[in-house]
Amino acid sequence: MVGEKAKAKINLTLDVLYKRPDGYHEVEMVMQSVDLSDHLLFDERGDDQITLSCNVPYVPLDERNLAYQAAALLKSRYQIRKGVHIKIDKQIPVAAGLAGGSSDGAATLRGLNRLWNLGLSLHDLAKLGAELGSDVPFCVYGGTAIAKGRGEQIERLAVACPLWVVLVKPSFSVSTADVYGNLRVQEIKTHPDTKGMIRSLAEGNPEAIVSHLGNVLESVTFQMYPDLEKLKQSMIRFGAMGALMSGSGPTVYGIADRESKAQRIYNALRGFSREVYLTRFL
Ligand SMILES: C[C@](O)(CO)[C@H](O)COP(=O)(O)OP(=O)(O)OC[C@H]1O[C@@H](n2ccc(N)nc2=O)[C@H](O)[C@@H]1O
Ligand SMILES: Nc1ncnc2c1ncn2[C@@H]1O[C@H](COP(=O)(O)OP(=O)(O)OP(=O)(O)O)[C@@H](O)[C@H]1O
Repeated sequence: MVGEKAKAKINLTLDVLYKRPDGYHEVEMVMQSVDLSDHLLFDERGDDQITLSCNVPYVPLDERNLAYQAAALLKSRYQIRKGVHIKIDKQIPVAAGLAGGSSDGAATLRGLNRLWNLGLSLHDLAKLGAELGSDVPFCVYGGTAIAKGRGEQIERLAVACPLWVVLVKPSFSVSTADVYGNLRVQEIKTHPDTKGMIRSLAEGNPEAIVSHLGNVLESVTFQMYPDLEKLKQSMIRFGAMGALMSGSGPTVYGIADRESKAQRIYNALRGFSREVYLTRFL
């Protein structure tokens, strides 16, 4: 039996440069793993089937699940005649903009690489992951990274910033395809300063990091769900140094430079939402 942690991610920046002929959007994003994880266990089976179980009832357990898809991809690409049972202990909120499914897919690539002794590098796994979804390659590595292309081209950043993050996942979910579908690239008013964010992370300067937070999908999702903008404002009112929507939403996060401050924001927001998480940069 092999176990893997699947970490959630937040977008510190998310910029869209243009819409591509293949329908995807060319992006430039700074991604950050946070200390909120699903746990996956991989157990050999007597037959060659892929089976799944999960503690959350509404997560699909068939080929729609990215963990299933990752296992099927490895099996067919490397002609593996073994089966596996994947047990997912889900802690990351679903359809939240935190790459929960993508991270489970990435953890499955890493876990089965070990269980089946495939000898693949993280680079090989990230390349395979790009076939599963735009966020999967980043999730294979984790940490802090710049993502380009449709999100699958990863440049890792060697930075370590001990910032605290309070996440609020509203009770509804958002479809990433709908948000990108409603985006009008020509109408984007301000683009995040990606290079400025990278510089700020390298300097380890919390004020500068917070001043460079930006996500061009915010205005699209905020237009669909106006309460999200109020949620972002309450983060600041309760003491966050800065706040942003992650990915296509609807999760909004606030940043604090000390645990005690993050704890105060967490306590204040728990009155408003059932799903509030106190976490930190990894
Ligand atoms: C919003 C983010 O989470 C930011 O990290 C990602 O860009 C989305 O990553 P993801 O969920 O892995 O996305 P995918 O499963 O590859 O794509 C879902 C849908 O989002 C849209 N999509 C996604 C990525 C991208 N660069 N441009 C797009 O237009 C496409 O309509 C696509 O069909
Ligand atoms: N392992 C998985 N965990 C959760 N959802 C999954 C998984 N595999 C597939 N899904 C499907 O994917 C949909 C999106 O869920 P997910 O949690 O991956 O969204 P997300 O955090 O917004 O992802 P991203 O940030 O990559 O766009 C769910 O509605 C679910 O049906």
